[in-house]
This record gives sequence, C-alpha cells and structure tokens, in this order.
Amino acid sequence: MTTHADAGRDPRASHDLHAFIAGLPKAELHVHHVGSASPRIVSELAARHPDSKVPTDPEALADYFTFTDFAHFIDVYLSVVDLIRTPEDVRLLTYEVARDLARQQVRYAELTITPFSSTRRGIDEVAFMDAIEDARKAAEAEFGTVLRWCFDIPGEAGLESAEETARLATDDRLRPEGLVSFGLGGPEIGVPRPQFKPYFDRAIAAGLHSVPHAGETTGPETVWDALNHLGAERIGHGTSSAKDPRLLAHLAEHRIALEVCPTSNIATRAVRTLDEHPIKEFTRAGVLVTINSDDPPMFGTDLNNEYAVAARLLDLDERGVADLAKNAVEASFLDAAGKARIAAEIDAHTSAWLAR
Ligand SMILES: Nc1ncnc2c1ncn2[C@@H]1O[C@H](CCC(=O)c2cccc(C(=O)O)c2)[C@@H](O)[C@H]1O
Ligand SMILES: [Zn+2]
Repeated sequence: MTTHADAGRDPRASHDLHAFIAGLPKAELHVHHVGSASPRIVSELAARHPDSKVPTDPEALADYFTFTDFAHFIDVYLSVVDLIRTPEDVRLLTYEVARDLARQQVRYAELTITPFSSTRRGIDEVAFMDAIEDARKAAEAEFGTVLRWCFDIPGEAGLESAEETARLATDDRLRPEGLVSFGLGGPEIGVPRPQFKPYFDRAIAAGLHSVPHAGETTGPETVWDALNHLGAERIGHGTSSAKDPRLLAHLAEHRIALEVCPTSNIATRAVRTLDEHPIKEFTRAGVLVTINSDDPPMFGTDLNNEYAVAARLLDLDERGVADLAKNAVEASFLDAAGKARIAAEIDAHTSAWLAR
C-alpha cells in the first residue's frame, strides 16, 4: 500500500507534469471538511484537548493515519472529529482548508460537511452555520477560492442522523447560503442506501443536489440503489461500478460523474494497489471521471498528487490532464458563467504552458 513516506507526490509522473498540474486551475468535488485538517491544525487541536488519543506531534500523525481497513479509518476519523469542539474550531478548520485548496490553484470546491457530528457533540447549530459561512466568505475574499457545502448523513449513525441532517439542510432559518448538495457517507456494509430515500426526497425538494457515496466499500448494487432510490446526480467513489458493464453504460449515457479518489481507495484498502484501480475502465466506458482527494492529509496526498496519479494510470499528457480538470468543472454545481470562467482559465493555462 502507499505509505506516507512516498505519498504527496507520485514519483512516476515527470517533474514537468507536476509543475503543469500545480499551476492548473481546478475544481474539487469530493473532499471532506474534517478529513482535510492539516497535520498542523490536527496537532494544534490535539494539544488543546490532551484527553484525546490523537498525537500532538505532526510527525507521529503519519503513523496514526495508516489504516488497517475502512472501519479503522472511520475510528481514526471520528477521533479527529472529537477534537472539534467549539464554533471557533470549526471556523479555523474551514478557513485553513480553503487556504490549502487555494495554494493548489483550486478555484472552486464542494466541501462535504457532517453537521450531525458537530451538533451531537454539543456545538450550537446556529453558531456552527455562522462559523462555516464566515470562513467561506473570508476565504473567497482573501484567496479567491469559492467554497460550497455538501451536508452528508453519516449513515452508520442511523436514521436519527438522517433526520437531523435533513432538518439542518432544509430549515430556512438554518440552511447556509453556501449549501448546494446533500450526501451520505461512512461505511456502506450494513447500511443500505434505500432507507435514506425520504431524507434525500426532502433535500431534493428543497433544491439540493444528490451526491451520495456508493460503491466505495460494497458492490455495484449500492450504486444502483443510490441512483434509483436517492436520485444521485454524481456518485462518491463508485469504484465497484467497474464490475457491472450495464451500470457503466448507464453512468456514461446519463453523464453521471464518478468522484474518483485513487489514493483514498488504497489508504482505506478499498482497492489493493493503484495499478488495480478501475479508473481506466471508467474512461474506456465513456464515464465522466472527476479527480478528487477525499481526506487528503489523512491519506498523505493532495489534489495535485491525485491528478499526477490519474495522469500515470490513464497515460495522459498535459491536454489529457486539462480535460480531466474540465470534467470536474462540468460536473460541478456551479452556474454556467462560473463553469465557463474556470474552463477558460484551464485553457489559458494549458495554451501558455504548451507555448513555452
Ligand atoms: N472515504 C470516505 N467514505 C465515506 N465516508 C467518509 C470518507 N471520508 C470521510 N468520510 C466521513 O466519514 C464520516 C463517518 C462518520 C460516521 O460514520 C459516524 C458513525 C457513527 C457516529 C458518528 C458521529 O459523528 O457521532 C459518525 C462521515 O462524516 C463522512 O463524511
Ligand atoms: Zn468521501
């Protein structure tokens, strides 16, 4: 498996391609709020809360963030969630995540937030919404990075968490301005998707887009469930779709994008090795593939590295990488003018690079 010692940069992509990717304007569609906390922020929060089992030494975090399986990953993830205790923690985390995205030339990101995990730990719901919105506005003004929110149900926490997430996402007095979509995360085994239909129906009726995780740790039938019962417009991961040619054809025909996160799949052991990742089967079947980082510091990666990994697995040059970046813009929930602006920036960067 990929270790943190060699992660953060795919050594097999050329220096030139890394430099092209680093300067490429990008959109990120699948990245988790708490899972984006940098080692510096995690260790700062861990030092503030010495009762936690999370290491305070950023160096020790690489070991702590090495997972035996998906369940272990979720355990560790929740220990970091436990460090976020005040609205100020939420604001700081969100602002710092935006700074990290801006450094990678991410112009637009849909950040998956699990408000249930914060409200059940006692953070006031109004203060929580104010904290994320305050950080969103500051980040846009200071870094030029546009953030939007996806509120996700932590499925394993049961229907109580679904009810709470749907309430927070649809109550006009609470619902934040930046909210665009509704998701479902956590383990899939033992957490059937169809039971969440009423909550997705409410979110969709309130104008939100549907973007559940599916087919990350279970088979293609979970992706079908997400499509048929939850009205999925994009699929988080969808890795196991490769096992079902009819599903691949359906995704391709309906332009339902997969939010592919290659390094994540290795780190959680959903896929054995990068070379066995089905990304090539997706593109071969004509599926709209987007490249994403999921929980970058926990997986020792970042979005730029995920593009380098994808370039290697798909054997892409600069134009091919630029096309992948445009897929994410197309599959985003930006308006047409916003999409056109980032697509033009991608073209400008690519032409200038190739004319060097
Ligand atoms: N690759 C991923 N694939 C799937 N999900 C991912 C991935 N990365 C990050 N997540 C996140 O994991 C969380 C899971 C939280 C969870 O299951 C849970 C269960 C019981 C209680 C509580 C609680 O809060 O008390 C939470 C979700 O918030 C989700 O956004
Ligand atoms: Zn995810």
